Amino acid sequence: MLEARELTKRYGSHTALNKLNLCIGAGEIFALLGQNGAGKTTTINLFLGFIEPSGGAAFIKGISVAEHAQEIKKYLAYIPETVMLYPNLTGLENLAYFSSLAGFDYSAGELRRFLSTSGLQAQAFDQRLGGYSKGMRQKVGIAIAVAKEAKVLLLDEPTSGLDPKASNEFSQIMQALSAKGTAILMATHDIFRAKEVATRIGIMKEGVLQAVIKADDISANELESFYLRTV
Ligand SMILES: Nc1ncnc2c1ncn2[C@@H]1O[C@H](COP(=O)(O)OP(=O)(O)OP(=O)(O)O)[C@@H](O)[C@H]1O
Repeated sequence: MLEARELTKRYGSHTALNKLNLCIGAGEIFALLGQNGAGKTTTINLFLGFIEPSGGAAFIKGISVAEHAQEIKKYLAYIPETVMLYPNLTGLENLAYFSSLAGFDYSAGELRRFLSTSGLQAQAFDQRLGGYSKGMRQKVGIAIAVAKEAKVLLLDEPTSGLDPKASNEFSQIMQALSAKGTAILMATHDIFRAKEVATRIGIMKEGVLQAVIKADDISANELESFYLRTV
């Protein structure tokens, strides 16, 4: 579903991402760990087509991101660390607007269902997004991804700043999406959450993917020790 082949990004003489080879299949949740500046956001931005590769290529469903930037958009949803959207519109209105931009025409009942399956409390649906917490805004972002029927979900530091309950709800929602076949790539510093939610975990250092581990093969403590030895 998501594939990087020798994917490279250089800024001048600095190599932010060096020959990344990676495949993430339908229903997989891949968590990318690494210290600040390791190349995680660069990887996500290359899959999104926000930046051009200096070498190699990124593919979504076998389609080159660099060559077909417009076409791949219909398969993708991106949830940044802080979901911004329109603060003066309600959660429901934001969802209605962004799903209509993506070409979907849902009834109010369908839109409400997307918000509730994304974990947003019903009383918040008609409140302005400007008053939402970070976790609530993220849920609207997830609802938009679901409404768009995104096959691929890219998330940058999705649990940073979330309280433990919101973070736990986030894990459950990701697992429900993966069970429906969504391919998920998330960049995170949250080792515990990565172990809990991901099927595979990659550790990146100085632009190089150093190791890929199956989450079932390792405990959270072992993952933390391995991470600290690797970075
Ligand atoms: N536009 C840019 N111009 C120059 N260098 C850049 C640019 N964007 C990123 N870099 C560099 O590329 C490297 C990788 O950055 P990246 O943002 O991918 O790291 P990261 O793993 O996401 O870090 P963090 O955990 O802090 O978000 C860093 O050394 C960064 O300084």
